[in-house]
Amino acid sequence: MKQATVILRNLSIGYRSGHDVRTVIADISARLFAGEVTCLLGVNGVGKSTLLRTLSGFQPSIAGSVEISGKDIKDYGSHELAQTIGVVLTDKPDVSNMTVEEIVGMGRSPYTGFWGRLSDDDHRIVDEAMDMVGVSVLAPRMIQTLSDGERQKVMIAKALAQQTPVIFLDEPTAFLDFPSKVEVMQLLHRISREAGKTIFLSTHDVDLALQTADELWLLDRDNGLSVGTPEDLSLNGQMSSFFAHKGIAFDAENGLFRIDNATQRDIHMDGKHGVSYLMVRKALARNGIHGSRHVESKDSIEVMDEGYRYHYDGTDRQVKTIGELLELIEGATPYSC
Ligand SMILES: Nc1ncnc2c1ncn2[C@@H]1O[C@H](COP(=O)(O)OP(=O)(O)OP(=O)(O)O)[C@@H](O)[C@H]1O
Repeated sequence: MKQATVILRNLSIGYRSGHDVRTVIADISARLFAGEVTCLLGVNGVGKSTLLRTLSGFQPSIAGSVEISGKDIKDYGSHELAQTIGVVLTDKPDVSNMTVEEIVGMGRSPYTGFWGRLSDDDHRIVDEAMDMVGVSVLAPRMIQTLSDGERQKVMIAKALAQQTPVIFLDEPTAFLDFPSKVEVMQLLHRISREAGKTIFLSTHDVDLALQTADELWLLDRDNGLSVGTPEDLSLNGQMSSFFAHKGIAFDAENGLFRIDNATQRDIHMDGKHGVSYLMVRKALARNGIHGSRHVESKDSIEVMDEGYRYHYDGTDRQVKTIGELLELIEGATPYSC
């Protein structure tokens, strides 16, 4: 049975300035679960950071309630909240001249006394956190000398050292190269499973979220919040309508997005089924051509065991690569169908 650790009830979030209230998102209800990674998706400015800040207790809600580990967030003292929620922000930490080990050690501050002196136990927890994230070798380095990816991992280690049941992260994969994005997402997934933590993060890396998240929260100005597994949201069409945008198509079959180039003409294809056939179709689509077994055209492509045959104007030309095939097609005058 899944255990809900964070519960939003009719929550409205936004900003107050004097008597003015600017509601960013109104009346959302949802839950986050222990041992799961939930990804928050939405366009720029929809309110992802505002939601994360509200759930972290950094800013008050406009209406409704947030319950964390069975208690309303308003009833937490700052110390107790720091022992319950770890927050990882994208901004560079405004500290320098501190070593990685010292930064991760700051994660222990909700537990240390006034002087913040770490006990042997605290040091062990810091070492374990660095080890889990794979940054132990960076321990003596100064924080300002790290790359973006290294620093991001260190901030995750700090949140782990904080030993909270809940971790919120605002765009943890921003500014990272693709392998580092994958590494960070896999790391968060592993931590959620191994340590039973509730992990909630905002991201613009949709494909990664689709492949890693246990649940997605799709935040939309018009329709509010939609929640579900990536697969359920794909099947019920919410994913497609959420990302409905000219030039982007959501392929429910493989659960991935593709760029939907408008096609100017058709080419009939036949021959072998399989990866080569699909790759030819993909290359044609990139060039504005719709290739299919189900269309009629005066020129045609046959996918063979080795290579491709292009039939055009009564002649057959055989080539080995898709690049050569595209050159042949480009050299031929396109027929109107
Ligand atoms: N301090 C503030 N006072 C008033 N409005 C704010 C404040 N901070 C943000 N906003 C507004 O609230 C809305 C939501 O902003 P938020 O930063 O939460 O969006 P986001 O989904 O995180 O965007 P992005 O993907 O660009 O990071 C935006 O219209 C923004 O201009």
